[in-house]
Amino acid sequence: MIPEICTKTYTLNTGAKIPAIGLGTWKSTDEECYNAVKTALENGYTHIDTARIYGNEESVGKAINDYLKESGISRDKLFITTKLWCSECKEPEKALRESLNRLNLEYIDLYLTHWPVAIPKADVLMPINDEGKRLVIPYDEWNYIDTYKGMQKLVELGLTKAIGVSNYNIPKLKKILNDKEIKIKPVCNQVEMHPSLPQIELIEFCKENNILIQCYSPLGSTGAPILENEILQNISKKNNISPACLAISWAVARGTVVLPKSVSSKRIIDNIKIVQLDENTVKELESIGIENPQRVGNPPWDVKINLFEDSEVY
Ligand SMILES: NC(=O)C1=CN([C@@H]2O[C@H](COP(=O)(O)OP(=O)(O)OC[C@H]3O[C@@H](n4cnc5c(N)ncnc54)[C@H](OP(=O)(O)O)[C@@H]3O)[C@@H](O)[C@H]2O)C=CC1
Ligand SMILES: O=C1Nc2ccccc2C1=O
Repeated sequence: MIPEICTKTYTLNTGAKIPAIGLGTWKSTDEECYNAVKTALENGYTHIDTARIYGNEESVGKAINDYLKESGISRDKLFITTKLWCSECKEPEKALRESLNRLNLEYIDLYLTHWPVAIPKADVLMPINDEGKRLVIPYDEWNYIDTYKGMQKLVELGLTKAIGVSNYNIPKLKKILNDKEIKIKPVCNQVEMHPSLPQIELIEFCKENNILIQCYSPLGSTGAPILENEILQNISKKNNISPACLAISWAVARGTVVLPKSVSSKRIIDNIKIVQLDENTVKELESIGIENPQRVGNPPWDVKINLFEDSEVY
């Protein structure tokens, strides 16, 4: 199989198009991030994923603006996402205006609420108490539903084209979808997803409700541990493609957006090239996580992302 540059897009429930592959930017230094975003845009990517908490919005924005200037391409050809951090949950407009300032952009295409967790505002983004425990705002005082409600006006203000959620399970999505005060449905749910965490029920639920899934940590996050999996390695050898190409192609074959992160030019260029997988291969890779689901992300709170329950404890 010969991998080719992926030009696939999906249509969001707003009618806007989103490219199937986006560059992830978590855990890259300013310089790495600038070079990664610039390389990506020069090599076929039109979709970049960042977040307030990554601390790199300025370098992401500089790379985007330099690229737009040098290429003559117009802003509307790119799809840019950033995320509302949990300690800014009560003032999303201020938070987004600050993100736009750092990005040096007039609008973004997608603003996500990063985690279904509310954190008190403090001089740091992740405040802890004297015993070292992360602080959260009690559920009854403020929760993810209040946060999402507040984000709706950002679309009306033209600061973002769309809003969505991240790290939501089915019960949390149901609460958002059933709330009478919520008029703007999330366009997507960005969650950890890879062959070791295929999240089949969540995919089904989101499909039924026209919410697009975006896969984060598609290679298993730092060090790409998913690529060591024996089944994945065997299938990639059989098809003469790299394990990373297989994992990324798998995500696209399942109808999800995928956000591989890399700061290596060669990998960035490789990661946007995919192959078409048949249904059997998709299922064979799903079997890895059906038998032994593994969550690789290590959030500083207990996220029951794939359980059929809502909970005041995250
Ligand atoms: N909404 C949320 O809560 C979250 C969102 N995200 C988003 O998703 C993105 C991707 O997830 P992330 O956790 O960063 O991890 P990924 O699964 O994308 O893996 C990144 C790791 O894989 C390596 N890698 C990249 N390409 C290849 C390749 N072709 N072959 C071998 N190794 C490779 C990278 O190294 P190198 O850079 O050296 O190439 C890095 O160590 C994030 O960057 C972020 O944008 C991530 C986590 C949570
Ligand atoms: O984007 C993120 N990557 C993470 C990895 C571990 C814990 C939290 C996060 C993020 O919010």
